Amino acid sequence: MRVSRGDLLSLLRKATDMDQYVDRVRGIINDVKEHGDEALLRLTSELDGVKLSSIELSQSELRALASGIEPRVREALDEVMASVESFNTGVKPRDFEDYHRGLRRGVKWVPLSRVGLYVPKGYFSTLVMTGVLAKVAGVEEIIAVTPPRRDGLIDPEIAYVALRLNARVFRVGGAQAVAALAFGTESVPRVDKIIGPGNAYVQAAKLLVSSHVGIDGVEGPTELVTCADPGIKPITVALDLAAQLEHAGAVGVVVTWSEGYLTAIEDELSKLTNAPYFSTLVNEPSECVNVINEVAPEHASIWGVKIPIEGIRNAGAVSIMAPSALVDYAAGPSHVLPTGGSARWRGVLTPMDFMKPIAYVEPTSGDEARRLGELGAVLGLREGFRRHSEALTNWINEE
Ligand SMILES: NC(=O)c1ccc[n+]([C@@H]2O[C@H](COP(=O)([O-])OP(=O)(O)OC[C@H]3O[C@@H](n4cnc5c(N)ncnc54)[C@H](O)[C@@H]3O)[C@@H](O)[C@H]2O)c1
Ligand SMILES: N[C@H](CO)Cc1c[nH]c[nH+]1
Ligand SMILES: [Zn+2]
Repeated sequence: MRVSRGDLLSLLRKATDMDQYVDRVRGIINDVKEHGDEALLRLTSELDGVKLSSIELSQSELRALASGIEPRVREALDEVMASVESFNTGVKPRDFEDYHRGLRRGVKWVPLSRVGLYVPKGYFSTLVMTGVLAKVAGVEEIIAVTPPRRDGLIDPEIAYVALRLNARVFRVGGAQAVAALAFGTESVPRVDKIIGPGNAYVQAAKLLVSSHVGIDGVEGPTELVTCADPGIKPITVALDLAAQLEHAGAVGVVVTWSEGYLTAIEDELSKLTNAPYFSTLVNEPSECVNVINEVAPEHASIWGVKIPIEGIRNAGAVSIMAPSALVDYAAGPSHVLPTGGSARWRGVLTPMDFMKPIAYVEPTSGDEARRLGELGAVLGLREGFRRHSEALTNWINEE
């Protein structure tokens, strides 16, 4: 749909609003909290049409499933896992320590103990884009949840990647899986943090349980804003957008500054997809960056050299002269990316999401450190915390 730049944002925010799912999801969460595995099995039957006798897949079941993976897919997964691992090892946060006025002080990055990974139905690549980061971070226990297929099983690729990551796999999805990870059931262990993309039910559930368990952020239905210079073949841009429009509930925007060129891209898109998307005209290349920063999309792709990409501040991942599908599968950065405008305050998933910084301080030179104690005592008194002040004053005066 051709829209003005002014109408674009309000139309997009309506498309990604999760409020309509909250009541339904709250009911599911309470059901799982109260009935545990029985609720998981009943909801999986109702919502996924699958009657399961058990929720967790054993190691031997995973090995049997993984044996069905196509060799060329296995080889592709091995290479992609190496690409994702090497990139995220570089991105992993480093400990910090310095000495300041008689104090040794630092931050130590500690991996979380047990993390729950939500792998959307049919997205085995998401287990790579979350599980490899958990491994890089040093997470001790990786728990993966994913909706079962109609036959009650899971894709061999999920089993293969899970075995490589030493992850446990539970055949449950949706808000019920999130509730199980947040509160634990007879089968599903409670985790410290839930990480992973999924549909609006999954993301609404993460938000609703986020006072009981850590969550990464909101990574809901896919979004792409693609900006193109009329010098790029229309089919190239159209395929980039059509790819992301394959995702359930995806939001797509194509932006350029030439009417004829935009029409040519729209013509190509009409042959590739029936999915709705927005197209909008700007006056000149730098305005493309303004549209991206206003929309704050999950994915942004830039086709051409006239668009000043250094100005992009709000986007999960930016693909430059490459389709956004390259990030989805193989480039190295995780494809778990912020949606619903949350790219204004959050970015691509990294090993930092699987770790936490613990600060520490230790006096090394009493005289110098005592001066910092004096400063604290003054401020504590002024703030009305007399014992804070006394604790510091006492420490200063100790021999
Ligand atoms: N932002 C990102 O980083 C990212 C990455 C990968 C995928 N995604 C998105 O993840 C989404 C995957 O969605 P999906 O639906 O295919 O799989 P999903 O696994 O997220 O959700 C499927 C589950 O939703 C539950 N469900 C379905 N209908 C329901 C209803 N009416 N009431 C309650 N629960 C219901 C079912 O339990 C089902 O198992 C896509 O929109 C895709 O774009 C986003
Ligand atoms: N584009 C999706 C993120 O929104 C990731 C993905 C997985 N498989 C294919 N694409
Ligand atoms: Zn994709």
